[in-house]
Amino acid sequence: MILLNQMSFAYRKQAPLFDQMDWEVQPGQVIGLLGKNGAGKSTLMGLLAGLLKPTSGDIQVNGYRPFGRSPLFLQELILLPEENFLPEKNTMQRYIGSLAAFYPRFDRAKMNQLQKDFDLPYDQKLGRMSFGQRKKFLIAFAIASDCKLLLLDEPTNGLDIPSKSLFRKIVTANIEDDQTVIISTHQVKDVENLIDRAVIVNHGKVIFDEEMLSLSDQWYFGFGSQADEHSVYVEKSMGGYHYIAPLKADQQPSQISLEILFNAVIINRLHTPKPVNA
Ligand SMILES: Nc1ncnc2c1ncn2[C@@H]1O[C@H](COP(=O)(O)OP(=O)(O)OP(=O)(O)O)[C@@H](O)[C@H]1O
Repeated sequence: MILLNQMSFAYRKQAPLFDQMDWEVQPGQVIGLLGKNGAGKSTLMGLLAGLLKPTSGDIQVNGYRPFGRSPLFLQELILLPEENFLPEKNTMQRYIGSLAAFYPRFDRAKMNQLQKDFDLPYDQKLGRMSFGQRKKFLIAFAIASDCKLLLLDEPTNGLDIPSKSLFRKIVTANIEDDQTVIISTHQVKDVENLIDRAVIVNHGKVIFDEEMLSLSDQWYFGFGSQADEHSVYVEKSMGGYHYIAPLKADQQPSQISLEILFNAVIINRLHTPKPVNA
């Protein structure tokens, strides 16, 4: 479980990036963490991983204060950073051999299978692999670690089209009820059918936090030559209008467009039922 209580954070000599932020995450969810460039998504991941220390307030992850960097905390957490800096001379198997020991639940059979699924060779020097291949290797490693918290920063960046859809299938198939996955991304289409919950951060706060099921029970995401007259948000696009309107009693729930949702939230047209930090 993740608990942020009035958490503030500022980089040295800079204005606060997070300002008294409250947030709670129960285990068992795949969360899409969205926000504009510079909103603080990677910083939040750094705070959750204990790489950064809150300026004030509190963070607890699975009962630990991340910045304490307790070994018991670290063995249940894996962070896949946006840029991967890997030991170029190591082979994949040597990398696995040296790091898997840190993760008590690491599943080598699963790792082998995921390498096959991702079309990666069994062994190769990391320095001879492409950016996308290294990313797939690290995603496979993160999943095989079986950690309670997986922090994936832009995981689909650099993945080819088949690998993106494989990524969705692999996450869905391998995540258990005691695990939490937080995916920070701008590639919203890549996670639309994967996440259970959409969280949007802006100006140091969580401005939107809603489960996808609850969203599709409340709102209809439509596209047509005309927007619904009750729309709360309308966006002109090629050939028509994207809109968000209250779901009518006789309507089937629609597919949620995270891009339209994000645009609506950022200009303050859509809120969580109980606005967080309001
Ligand atoms: N090490 C650092 N020192 C000082 N400022 C930093 C540092 N890292 C990030 N920042 C600043 O903090 C803010 C948030 O950065 P962060 O990388 O967390 O945003 P982000 O939401 O992940 O952005 P993006 O979507 O562009 O990846 C930015 O204004 C950035 O310039």
